[in-house]
This record gives sequence, structure tokens and C-alpha cells, in this order.
Amino acid sequence: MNLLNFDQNKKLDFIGVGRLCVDLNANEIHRPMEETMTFTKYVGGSPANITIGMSRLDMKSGFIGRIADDQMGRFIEQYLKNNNIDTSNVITDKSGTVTGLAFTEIKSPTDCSILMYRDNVADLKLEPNDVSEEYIKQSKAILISGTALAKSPSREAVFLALQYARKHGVVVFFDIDYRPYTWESEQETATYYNLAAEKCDVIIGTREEFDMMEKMELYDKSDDWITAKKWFDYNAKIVVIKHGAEGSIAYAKDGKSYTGSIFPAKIVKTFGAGDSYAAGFIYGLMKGWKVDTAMEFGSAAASIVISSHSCSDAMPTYEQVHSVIETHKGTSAST
Ligand SMILES: Nc1ncnc2c1ncn2[C@@H]1O[C@H](COP(=O)(O)OP(=O)(O)O)[C@@H](O)[C@H]1O
Ligand SMILES: O=C(O)C[C@@H](O)[C@H](O)C(=O)COP(=O)(O)O
Repeated sequence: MNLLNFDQNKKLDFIGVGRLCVDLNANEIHRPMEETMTFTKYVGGSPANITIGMSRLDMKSGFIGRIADDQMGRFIEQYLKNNNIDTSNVITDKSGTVTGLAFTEIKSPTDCSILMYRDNVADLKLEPNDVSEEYIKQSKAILISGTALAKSPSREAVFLALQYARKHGVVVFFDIDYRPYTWESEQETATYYNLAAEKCDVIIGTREEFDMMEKMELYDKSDDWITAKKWFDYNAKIVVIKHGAEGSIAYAKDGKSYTGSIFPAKIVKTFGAGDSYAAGFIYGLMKGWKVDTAMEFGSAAASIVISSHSCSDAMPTYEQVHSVIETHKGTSAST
């Protein structure tokens, strides 16, 4: 029995919801931001990156979000179009908002950080009115990213998207994508994350992100199985907990669990691992693969992106991911 049911009659495969931003990745790597002089501009924002990843894997994709009425906003829209992503539900915000910027600092392959400029950003102005029931209804799956829950009206827009998805049998993927700087308090954060997670079919997050959601629980210490099983009483069929270079673990509602291996990488920077893993993993599940096969595909996609300078632009094609898997067949790169 399939854990997830993707309605093959729907004309779109996948819709990303939420943040469309710009990444400015340091060109002079292995030095602190203070000494970095030049940056390369890429489309960014976790759900944008994942949707670009899905489109590179030939999934028919669209996006629901707001962009700023500025040069950066137009750059994002054009890039999505160039990547075959339907932008009919990407709205230009005319209220004077700006594009969210993420400056990345690459001090070493393992010491990377992000400096965010997110005051008055267009993505958080997404309104319930922007969310079309008809559009969501015609997709096999949607992806919600937690950062869009941080502020109204984007928060309400996401809950409406979740409601439409559930009503029309659209599979909901939830990438926790917790960015502390967008939130007011830990209690507020945990409250909205938990409310959203209840409505999702697949929940993907790092151990630290799930710990944030469990702030109000009385657990002594974090435990992946305890984390996962709570969600099977709601709508979840699969819960994935990512552990960075140690790989990942997935629990399924049917009681099975799967350990995800990692692939060796010539790491340039660590960010982008989660977004590329998500794209590869979701692709595998949508193809009807077994959970561990989808995890392997996600890990191989991540190894490609962390070996590259960008997140969005480095999202791999099927052939690229397949070639990494073939190259490492039989070697034990796994945890
Ligand atoms: N150092 C690494 N080498 C190879 N693969 C990695 C490395 N770090 C992360 N990955 C891959 O990317 C996945 C997601 O990474 P993780 O760091 O947990 O997520 P996030 O980027 O969301 O914090 C991991 O499960 C693993 O497959
Ligand atoms: O999500 C953002 O706003 C920034 C991303 O575009 C950025 O490149 C990044 O941090 C990706 O993060 P990850 O995939 O969760 O590691």
C-alpha cells in the first residue's frame, strides 16, 4: 500500500508556497563577511530553492508567493520563468515592500552563516486572497515552508492553502525551515508550527527544528521516534529528521523506519543541503519510490549542491543525481 496518494489526473505536479528571495553568496570564500567584497546574486528562499529543484527534475511546478515591485523582484520572476516554473500565481506587491536578502558568509566548508535583511519584505505580505483554491486543486502536491507562518497576512494565507489542499486531496509537504530572526518568541513559533504540522502529510526538519517545536512538551530529551510518532495521530504519513553530515532518519506511519546515508562531497558551503535534499526526496516519493530510495536520491542531490557555490542555480537534474549514486554504488558513504 502506498503511504501517499498522488492524484495522477492533476495537471501540475508541485506548487511551492511562500518565500521568494535573493541570496548573495560571498565570492571570496574562506573569510569573514567583514572582509568579503563581492557576492554573486542567485534566487533564494527555501521554498523557491525546492521548487527550482523540482522543476530541474522535470516536475511540472508552480509557485504561490509575493515579490517586491523592484529589480530584485523582477529578477526572481524571470528566473522562475526561465526554469519552467509557472508564475501565474506570483503576485507583485505594490505596498512598498522590498525583496528579502540573504548574504552568505563562507568562512570554511563547515563554518557558514547567513546575514539576513528581512525588514518589510514582500514575501510575508502574501494574503489569503492571493491563494486560489482552483490553482491548488489542480496540483498533486504543495510545499509549505515554516517561515511563511511568522507573520500575518502570510500566516493566514498558508493556513488557507493547507485547508484547500486537504479539501482537494493534494499531498502537503512541510519543510520546517525555521529561521529564528523572523519570529517574536519561542512560544509563538512553536504554537504556529505545531498547528500547521497537524495538517501535513510529510514533515521534514532538522533535529534542532523539531526541538524548537517541542519547546512546550515535557520530554526530558529529544528522541527521533517520540518526535515522529506524535504526528501520525494527525495527518502525517512520513516524518523525516535530518542530522546534517550524519544523515537522516525517516519514520513512516506503517511503523517502518529508514536510515538515510550521505554521499561524499567536496563541500564549498553547507547551506542548501536541506533544500536540495527536500527536492530530491519529494521527487522520489512522487515517483512512487520506496522511502529509502527517495532518501538516497535526496542525499545525492544535497551532495551536489553543497559542492557548488549556489543553492538554487546548482539544483541538479535527474541525470546528475543518478550519476552520483552510480559513482558511489558499493562504497559505504553511509552513516
Ligand atoms: N557534510 C555533508 N556531507 C554530505 N552530505 C551532507 C552533509 N551535510 C548535509 N548533507 C546532506 O544533506 C541533508 C540535509 O542536511 P542538513 O544539514 O541536516 O539540513 P539543513 O541544510 O536543512 O540544515 C543530510 O541528510 C545529508 O544527506
Ligand atoms: O532560505 C533562505 O532565505 C536562504 C536560502 O536561499 C539559503 O540559500 C539557505 O540558507 C538554504 O538553506 P538550507 O537548504 O536549509 O540549508
